[in-house]
Amino acid sequence: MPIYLFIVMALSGIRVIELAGLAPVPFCGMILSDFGAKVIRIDRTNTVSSVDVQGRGKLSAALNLKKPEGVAVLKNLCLRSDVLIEPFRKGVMEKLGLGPLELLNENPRLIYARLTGFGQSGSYAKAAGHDINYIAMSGLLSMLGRAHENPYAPLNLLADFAGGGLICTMGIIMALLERTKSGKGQVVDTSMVEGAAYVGSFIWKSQNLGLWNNLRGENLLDSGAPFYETYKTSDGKYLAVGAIEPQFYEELIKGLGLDSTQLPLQMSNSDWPQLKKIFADVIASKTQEEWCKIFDGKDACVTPVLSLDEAASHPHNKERGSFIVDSQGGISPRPAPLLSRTPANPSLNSDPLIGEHTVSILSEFGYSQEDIENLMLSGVIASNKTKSNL
Ligand SMILES: CCCCCCCCCCCC[C@H](C)C(=O)SCCNC(=O)CCNC(=O)[C@H](O)C(C)(C)COP(=O)(O)OP(=O)(O)OC[C@H]1O[C@@H](n2cnc3c(N)ncnc32)[C@H](O)[C@@H]1OP(=O)(O)O
Repeated sequence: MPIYLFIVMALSGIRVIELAGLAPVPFCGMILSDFGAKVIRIDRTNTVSSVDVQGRGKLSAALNLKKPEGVAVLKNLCLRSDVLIEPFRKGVMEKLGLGPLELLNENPRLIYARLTGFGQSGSYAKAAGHDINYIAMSGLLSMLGRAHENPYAPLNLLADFAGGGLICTMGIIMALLERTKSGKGQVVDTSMVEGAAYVGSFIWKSQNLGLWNNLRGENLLDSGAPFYETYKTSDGKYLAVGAIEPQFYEELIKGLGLDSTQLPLQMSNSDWPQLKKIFADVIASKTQEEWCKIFDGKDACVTPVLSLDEAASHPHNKERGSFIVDSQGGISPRPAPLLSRTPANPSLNSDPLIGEHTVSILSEFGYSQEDIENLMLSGVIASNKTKSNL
């Protein structure tokens, strides 16, 4: 007799409807899926391939929301789901008749999560934008960048993912937890401007510590300080140095073969450019590997700057299994954090094709074969079986 293993994860039993969007909402859905939720991504019927590279573990149903029957299908799915995540500009869902008033009225337990750049109110609420605009509006972008250069956006990590996808996930989890007491759902209004700002709370709350008294790029943590910087090694790679505390700084100086009595004081701000030059010249004299041999096992807060491939194969990360390899050979980070009893068990299968599960999902929600065929014929839904036929 076959043995079926059912792995219980933290979010097992939670059903999520994710309306397909760009980067932040897919990340939110992927986290929920990694930790056990059943995530159904609603794709458009007129698109062939998905730009969602974070579709891990999700199912896809292709539904035309411009048709009233499509809206009715979505309402039906939401009736028996726990969470809806929507990525559209303010007002789009209401225009479709799928606003929170309608959906929460029909399913008062629904967590209705909205993830936008500027939030659901305020004069920018309907404005188009991307990560760089949101971090600009959060105040944080003004702090990022090297001295005498323009502000620099650190990829689209801060607003899309930290302040957006992750904060929205946190809101959903909190709402699910609260629902166990009240029995009621609620609306989660995630603004990426606010989410990014919140992630940056330390920056606001450390204003009186003297950490940010200088211009951008001339402070302790913004590439001003020589002991919190990256340096090029002789083989064209880089080292990251983060030796802030005096005891770690002393280890750094020793490892570099320097004598601290011959150097300016660590916290002498005006000497930082000179000290940086000294460190840069010394570090440029050896390869990254040679420096790693010197600093590994020392409390000097020195690490190699690894490429994505190198990160996955670094012994420490390998020991922890920090990266996973999917069935296509793709490498990606293992879901974090690690839960001791019910860890995430991410799918290793390839991401869903658009409409790959339309038929099975509709059947599961009680639609007959005939209903499904009619919806298909009238262009309300679309199905893609390419993968299963391969
Ligand atoms: C050459 C290009 C290649 C592209 C490759 C892509 C590579 C990925 C790159 C990722 C880059 C990520 C960047 C850096 C980011 O920052 S992503 C974050 C973007 N911002 C947000 O997500 C904030 C919230 N969303 C928004 O503000 C807006 O959705 C947006 C991003 C500005 C896009 O605006 P816009 O395209 O006008 O869309 P919206 O106003 O939201 O309206 C969506 C329309 O689509 C419709 N729709 C939706 N689903 C369906 C469906 N299943 N069936 C039929 N229709 C559907 C909606 O009804 C709505 O229609 P309508 O109201 O416009 O008539």
